[in-house]
Amino acid sequence: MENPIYIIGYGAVGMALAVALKLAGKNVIILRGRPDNSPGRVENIQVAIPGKPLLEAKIEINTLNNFEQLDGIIVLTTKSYGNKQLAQTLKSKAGNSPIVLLQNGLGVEQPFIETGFTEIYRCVLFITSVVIAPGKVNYKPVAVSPIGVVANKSTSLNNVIEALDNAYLPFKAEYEIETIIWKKAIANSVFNSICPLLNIDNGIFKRDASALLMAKRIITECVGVAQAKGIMLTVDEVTESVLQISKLSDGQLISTLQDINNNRPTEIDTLNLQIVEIAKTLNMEIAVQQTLLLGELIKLKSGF
Ligand SMILES: NC(=O)C1=CN([C@@H]2O[C@H](COP(=O)(O)OP(=O)(O)OC[C@H]3O[C@@H](n4cnc5c(N)ncnc54)[C@H](OP(=O)(O)O)[C@@H]3O)[C@@H](O)[C@H]2O)C=CC1
Ligand SMILES: CC(C)(CO)C(=O)C(=O)O
Repeated sequence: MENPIYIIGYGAVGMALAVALKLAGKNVIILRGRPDNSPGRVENIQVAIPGKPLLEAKIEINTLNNFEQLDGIIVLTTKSYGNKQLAQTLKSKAGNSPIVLLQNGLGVEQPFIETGFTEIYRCVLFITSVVIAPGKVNYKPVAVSPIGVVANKSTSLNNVIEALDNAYLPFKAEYEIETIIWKKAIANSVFNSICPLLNIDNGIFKRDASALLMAKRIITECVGVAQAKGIMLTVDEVTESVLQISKLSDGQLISTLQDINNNRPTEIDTLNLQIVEIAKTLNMEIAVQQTLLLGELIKLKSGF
C-alpha cells in the first residue's frame, strides 16, 4: 500500500479533504490537531455538496501521540494559531516528509521554517466547508486550489499535486503562490473582521454599498503593504475578489464569527494583525490604522 497522506485537523476542511482523497483511492489518516490520547478509530464521514449525491467514506481518526514517525505527505488543516505548538510536536515525527499548509493567512509557515522543515508547501484554498453535525460537513468547491513551494529540498511540487489532486477538491501547481496568498489574506482580513463586528453573513459586501466602501478602505491599506513587499496586486482586483467571494458565500458566516460565537480563539493574528506586523517592518505602521483597529476590535470581541 502507498504511504499514507496524514491530514492534521479533524475540522471542516480536514473532513472534506479526507473523504475526497479516500474516494480517489488514497490511503488517508486524520490526526487530531490538538493533543489527545484517545485510541485510533474508524469513522464514517459524510460530505454534503449542494445538488450532488452525498459523499461518504470510512476514515481512520487517530492522534499524533499514537505515531512516532509519519512517513508520507502531511497536510495541515488546523487553525493557524496552533502552528507554533504543532511545528514542535511534528519536528521529531516528520523526518523529511513534505508538509502542505492549507490554512488562511500570512506567515503561517514561519513556525515550520524556524523549526527546520525543509519541504514546505502552501495552498490557497478556494472552497467553503462547514461542520454541520459530528462527522458531517456541508462543502462547496469554488475553484481549483493552487499549491506552491515555500521551501523545498527534494520532492517536487508536481509529486505533491499528483498525490493530493482529486475530483472533489482539485489542486494545481502554482509558481507565483505568494501573490495569491496575499490576495486571499487581504480578502480574509476584510471578511474575518468586518462581518463578525457587524454580526452579519459574507453576502454583506455585494448587498450594501457602504459595507463595500469600508472593505475598500481596508483593501487599500493592505494592498499598499503588499506593493511595498513587491507583491503586484491592485485595489481593484482584490475588491473584485471580495465581491466574488461575497456572492459565492452569501448567507454563510465567516469562520471568525463562528469562532467568536463558539467562544474559540480566532485567526485574526495571522490576518489583519500580521499585515500590521509586516507594515511595521517597512515603517508603514501609520498606513494601516484601520486594519489594526478592526483587528484589535476582533481581539476584544473574541476575548482571546
Ligand atoms: N472552512 C473553510 O471553508 C475554509 C477554511 N480555510 C482555512 O482552513 C483552516 C481550517 O479551517 P476549518 O477546517 O474550517 O476549521 P475548523 O475549526 O472546522 O477545524 C480546525 C481544526 O483545527 C484544530 N485545532 C483547533 N485548535 C487547535 C490548536 N490550538 N492546535 C492544533 N489544532 C487545533 C481542531 O482539530 P482537532 O479537532 O483535530 O483537534 C479543529 O478541528 C483554517 O486556517 C481556515 O482559515 C480556508 C478556506 C476555506
Ligand atoms: C472567505 C472564505 C469563506 C472563502 O472560502 C474563507 O476563506 C473562509 O471560510 O475562511
